Amino acid sequence: MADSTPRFSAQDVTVVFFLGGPGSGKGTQSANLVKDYGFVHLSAGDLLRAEQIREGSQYGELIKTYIREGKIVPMEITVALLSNAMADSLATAPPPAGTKARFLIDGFPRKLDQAVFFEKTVCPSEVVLFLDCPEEVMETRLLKRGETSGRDDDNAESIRKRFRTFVETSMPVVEDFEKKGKVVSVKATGTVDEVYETVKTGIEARGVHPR
Ligand SMILES: Nc1ncnc2c1ncn2[C@@H]1O[C@H](COP(=O)(O)OP(=O)(O)O)[C@@H](O)[C@H]1O
Ligand SMILES: O=c1ccn([C@@H]2O[C@H](COP(=O)(O)OP(=O)(O)O)[C@@H](O)[C@H]2O)c(=O)[nH]1
Repeated sequence: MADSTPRFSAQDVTVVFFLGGPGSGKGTQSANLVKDYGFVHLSAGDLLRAEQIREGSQYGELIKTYIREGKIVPMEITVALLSNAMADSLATAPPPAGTKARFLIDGFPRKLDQAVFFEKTVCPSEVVLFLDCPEEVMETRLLKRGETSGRDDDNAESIRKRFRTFVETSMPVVEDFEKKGKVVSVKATGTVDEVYETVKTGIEARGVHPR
């Protein structure tokens, strides 16, 4: 199985998890956060899609099937991809002297065991940003995105399965972090700019300021 042992110290990084249903706007808002707050954006889904098509990957077929079915890929694979991407970023683009690298981990953790495993073996999260969005809105956005995204899972059937996984498996992660007082919850139905204003207010209240 993939090796997820980190090649860096948890002391050198700040991790913000970015959660929300499929199509809630995580990728869109991440671009803003990178620009203003100096985050390195790591999308678990993007890393899995890149691994799926990487020549020589032993996980290509497995990842393809899991993503199309809206299921959660076994966590060892995803955590190894994230941990390696963090180490690569620290090696190639270290943060300014005297500051910690900031990682915005988008679309992860989606299952309780992933959250526990990542926080134990890689690094605890500082804040959990959650985009709260009704299914009807997410569905409309995803079907529109599907016209151009080329993604295997932006079709009505996969979307239905992803919603189910989100409600049954991923919402319990958000609820668990909520009990720990870590969640900044943002209503995601406004315009991109309106949502971003609320995101900024929320994370700045948790001590994350522009960089
Ligand atoms: N606030 C918004 N209002 C309208 N459309 C949005 C908004 N935020 C994102 N979108 C669009 O909805 C789709 C899904 O957004 P995306 O950021 O890819 O979501 P996620 O990363 O959570 O799956 C994209 O096509 C994006 O352009
Ligand atoms: O930690 C993760 C993140 C994503 N995925 C898979 O990747 C898909 C797409 O996730 P992504 O975050 O790219 O898109 P979203 O569903 O949020 O639009 C999910 O449905 C899962 O099948 C996964 O297995 N583990």
